[in-house]
Formats: sequence, structure tokens, C-alpha cells
Amino acid sequence: MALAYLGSKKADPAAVMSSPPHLILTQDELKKIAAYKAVEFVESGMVLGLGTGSTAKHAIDRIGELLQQGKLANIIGIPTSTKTHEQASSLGIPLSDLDTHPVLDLAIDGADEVDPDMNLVKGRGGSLLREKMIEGCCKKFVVIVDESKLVAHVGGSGLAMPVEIVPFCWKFTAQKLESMFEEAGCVAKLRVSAENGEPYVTDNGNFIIDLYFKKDIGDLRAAGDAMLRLAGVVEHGMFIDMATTLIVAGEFGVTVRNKC
Ligand SMILES: O=C(CO)[C@H](O)[C@H](O)COP(=O)(O)O
Repeated sequence: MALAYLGSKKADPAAVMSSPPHLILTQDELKKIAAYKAVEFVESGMVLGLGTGSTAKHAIDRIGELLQQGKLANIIGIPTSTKTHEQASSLGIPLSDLDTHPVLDLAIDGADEVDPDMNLVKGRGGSLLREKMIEGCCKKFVVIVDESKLVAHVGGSGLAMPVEIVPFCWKFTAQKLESMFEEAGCVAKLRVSAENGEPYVTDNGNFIIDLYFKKDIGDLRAAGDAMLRLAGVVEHGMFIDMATTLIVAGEFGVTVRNKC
């Protein structure tokens, strides 16, 4: 069936979710629909991991809205970046950290890629380390994406797989990473800021090397472990076996999948 883009920036996610699948929406509207669906899992009194990125932003806005309406209460948010910290505090969401709240009920975050086993690539927004620390402590980790994020295998989008590294001798580390994945046709690039061309610096004062693969890297755990054994690497952007629920919004509606 040919589909017509309505493209309204004001589409109401609640209405769209219950509509027949005849609307084509913008990518941002799909992100918002997935985010609103995820917030249905939030209950009063929960300690919540708050993700980073344009999809997670919609979820945080919605949580703020429900708090203001009195439909949620006693939420504590643990932000995964300074940007999310700023957004959540501007919405009046009470915030804490892992030192005080080492166990979280639920985290909601976007992803750059999701493979068929719900393994993720994250960190194109630069927050992979805090995201992995926080989302690794959650009883439930809900990943929200539009369908463009679904890939056949990790790295399959042809876009970046981020690795956070220390700035010291970053060229050396980038070269080591590239050699490590030579068989997969890996190219390693230092991420630079679009504003000034200087190296992009994470919230933790580190750099990011973006890895681009021409082929499937195969065993993800082996690849991840190899990267972490390299002194200079702080963390990689593969989130293996961490997501417990996946919400995908696409032109034919929203799907919710739980990890078995
Ligand atoms: O990992 C992330 C940030 O570090 C984001 O979740 C990821 O980049 C997805 O972003 P967006 O929702 O803007 O597409």
C-alpha cells in the first residue's frame, strides 16, 4: 500500500499509537511514539535511568509532564549525561547518582543500532560510558528506537561504532583498534566537534574513536573483550545482552519485544 507522509510536528503519540497504520510519520515522530510507549512502564516511586539522545529526550519530557500532572510521583532519575541532567532538572525531575542509588528499577534509552538478538550499538551521542554504567544496574532496560535502527548485525548500518578512549596518545590507540579489526575492514576515525574541528571530548574528559566496519565482526563478546584489554580504551559502544525490552516504532505501528 502506498503510504502518505503527514509529517505533522504536532502529531499526538497517544493518538497515533491507536490509529490504523495508514500514516507515515517523520523519524522524530516515530522516536516520540516509541518513547511514550516506554514511559507506560514507569511507575511512581521508581529509580529511573534517564538516557541520552533525541529519542530518550522525548521520554524524559513525557516523564516530566506526567510528574507535573500528578500522574507520577516520587520518581528519582539517574541521568546518563550532563545534557540529560540539564534537561531533567529543568523539568523538575529529582535526580541522584549511582553512588546513592546503585540499583535502578528501570532505564529508558535510545540506540544507534539494534541487532536481531537485541544487542546494541550506542554512543553516537557520546555518552556510552555513563549509559553503560547506569543501564548495567537496571532491573529492566527498555530500548526505544524507530525502525531505521534495526540492523542484521552489529556494525551493519555502516555507521560508527564508538569507542571511548583516553586522550593520551590517541593515534596509537586508534591504530591498534583498526589493526584489531583488520579482517572486518575496519577504519578508525577520531571524532571531532562539528563546531570547531577540535577532538570531541566526552563528559568524562575522554576522546571517542569511531570504528567503521566493511564486514561483520563476528563474535561480539570476543571483540568487546579484546578492545577492553587494550590499555587506553575506556569502554566500547556495544551493549551486549543488556536490553530487556525493545520498543520499535515504524510505519506499521509499535512493537514491544521482551528478551526471553
Ligand atoms: O547512545 C546514545 C548516546 O550516547 C543514543 O542513545 C544514541 O546515539 C541514539 O540517539 P538518538 O535517539 O538521537 O537517535
